[in-house]
Amino acid sequence: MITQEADALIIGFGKGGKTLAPFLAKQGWRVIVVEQSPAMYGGTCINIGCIPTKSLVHGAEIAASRGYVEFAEKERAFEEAWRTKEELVSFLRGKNHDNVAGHPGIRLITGQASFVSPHEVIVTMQESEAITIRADRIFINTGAVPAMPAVEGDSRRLYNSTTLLGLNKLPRRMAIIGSGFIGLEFASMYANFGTEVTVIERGPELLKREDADVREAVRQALEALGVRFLFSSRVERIRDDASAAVLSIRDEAGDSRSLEADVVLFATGRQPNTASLALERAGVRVTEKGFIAVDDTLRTNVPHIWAIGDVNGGPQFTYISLDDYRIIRNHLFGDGSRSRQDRLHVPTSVFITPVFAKVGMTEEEAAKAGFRVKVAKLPLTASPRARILRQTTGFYKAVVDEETGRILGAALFGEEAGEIINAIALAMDTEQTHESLRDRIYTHPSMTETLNDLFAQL
Ligand SMILES: Cc1cc2nc3c(=O)[nH]c(=O)nc-3n(C[C@H](O)[C@H](O)[C@H](O)COP(=O)(O)OP(=O)(O)OC[C@H]3O[C@@H](n4cnc5c(N)ncnc54)[C@H](O)[C@@H]3O)c2cc1C
Ligand SMILES: NC(=O)c1ccc[n+]([C@@H]2O[C@H](COP(=O)([O-])OP(=O)(O)OC[C@H]3O[C@@H](n4cnc5c(N)ncnc54)[C@H](O)[C@@H]3O)[C@@H](O)[C@H]2O)c1
Repeated sequence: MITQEADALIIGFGKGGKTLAPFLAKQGWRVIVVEQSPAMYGGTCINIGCIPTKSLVHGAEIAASRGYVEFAEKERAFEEAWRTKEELVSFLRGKNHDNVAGHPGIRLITGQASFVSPHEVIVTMQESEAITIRADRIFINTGAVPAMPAVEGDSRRLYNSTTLLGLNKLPRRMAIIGSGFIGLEFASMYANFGTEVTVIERGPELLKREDADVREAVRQALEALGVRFLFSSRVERIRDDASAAVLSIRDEAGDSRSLEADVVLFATGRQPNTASLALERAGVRVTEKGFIAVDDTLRTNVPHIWAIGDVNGGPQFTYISLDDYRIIRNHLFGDGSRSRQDRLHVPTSVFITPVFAKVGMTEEEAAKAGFRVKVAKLPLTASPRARILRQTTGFYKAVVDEETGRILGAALFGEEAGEIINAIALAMDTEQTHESLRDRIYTHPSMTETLNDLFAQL
């Protein structure tokens, strides 16, 4: 068997790993990256995550704006958006491949890696003999995969986010199990394309960590798109009849109902992708939920092995995997000061129509934490930019500490929320007061200038 030697082995072509590889190569290290599938060069985000979904979300908003009536027209619009998504993904996958494979200091190997010992990994490949890699340092960046709860029955209409992205026909009826990030984004997107969407959530409401006014506004906006929600409900059985999947659903009160769908999407969370790694042969410990256990500098219990991205328990976002890279870089070549604990205010965005983005504490959380809270909330009907764009649904809301004037959190629901939230997170990280955002000069007409009026309310 062939044996390769490396200073650094990166298992998985994820965001953190693909950024770490050229950095280490530039330091003169011999770097090997192993990716199990040629369809995954660039990792989840590029191929089956952020990029294809947001491309379709955009395509769906264009389709909705055209006001199609006939289902055949909606189907054509979906197929056009689907092709555009495929082209974008294939372009980015190629670019990602070339950035790594074309780098003189990196060797990209396509095959599945499993540990043989703490310093050794075997890579099995489809068309050639397996190889062994011996590496001084190993970085595990294998991501996460959809978690599918066991549901009784047998249906050929079950999908997860990955398999659904491969379906190029618009379903008339879709059932989505789970109302987290993936459930809500797919619900909004397919409703915009013209699919009848029903979301079944075991919890009593969506976005359960948000304030009641925020939850209510998001639910209402999605319902206005045509999404139906069944909360406190569980799918007990799914079977196929001649033309549809039939879901048997039971709610908390014990009432049952049945629902027909052409497609059933499981959006019930993602679990660590470690099944093929044989971690026990390297002595790497995992948490109760199966994520690779790391300290705040992302080192596992085996000192020369690190874990980056979703596989270390997250949070599961591309920008967190990228920040994991920064922490590792800082410990290998910097002053060793970085840690997961120093991430101050991490913003998130759910790409529904319109976008919901948040950072920091909710009003309720801030009050519970003992702050004297002031709340600013501005409907987007007050924004000239939103009026120009004819996108006045939603509001910007911010929670401020009365004593210091510092911003404790924000929930932005509406046009450009996913952009403006980054400005608020920056203001929070740099400990600016709400007055400083209120009195800043912003371009006009822009959504950012909404912050002048939002904070003027206080
Ligand atoms: C539908 C969807 C939409 C999303 N949208 C967003 C979004 O809008 N914004 C956002 O920030 N995040 C989003 N996410 C989350 C984001 O995609 C992930 O957090 C991020 O991609 C995780 O990257 P990673 O670095 O952990 O590794 P990944 O990108 O998951 O890469 C892991 C790689 O390892 C490979 N691999 C696994 N096991 C082995 C092995 N044994 N040997 C070799 N290779 C292996 C896999 O094939 C894969 O390519 C979304 C996720 C999904 C599923
Ligand atoms: N825009 C973004 O940044 C973005 C987009 C998509 C995904 N992601 C990342 O991917 C992760 C995974 O997304 P996700 O939506 O799969 O997970 P999630 O954890 O966000 O949501 C899962 C939802 O499914 C519900 N659920 C679980 N089991 C159920 C069952 N049996 N019946 C009914 N409901 C059930 C849960 O109560 C929860 O509401 C996210 O947490 C996020 O980190 C991010």
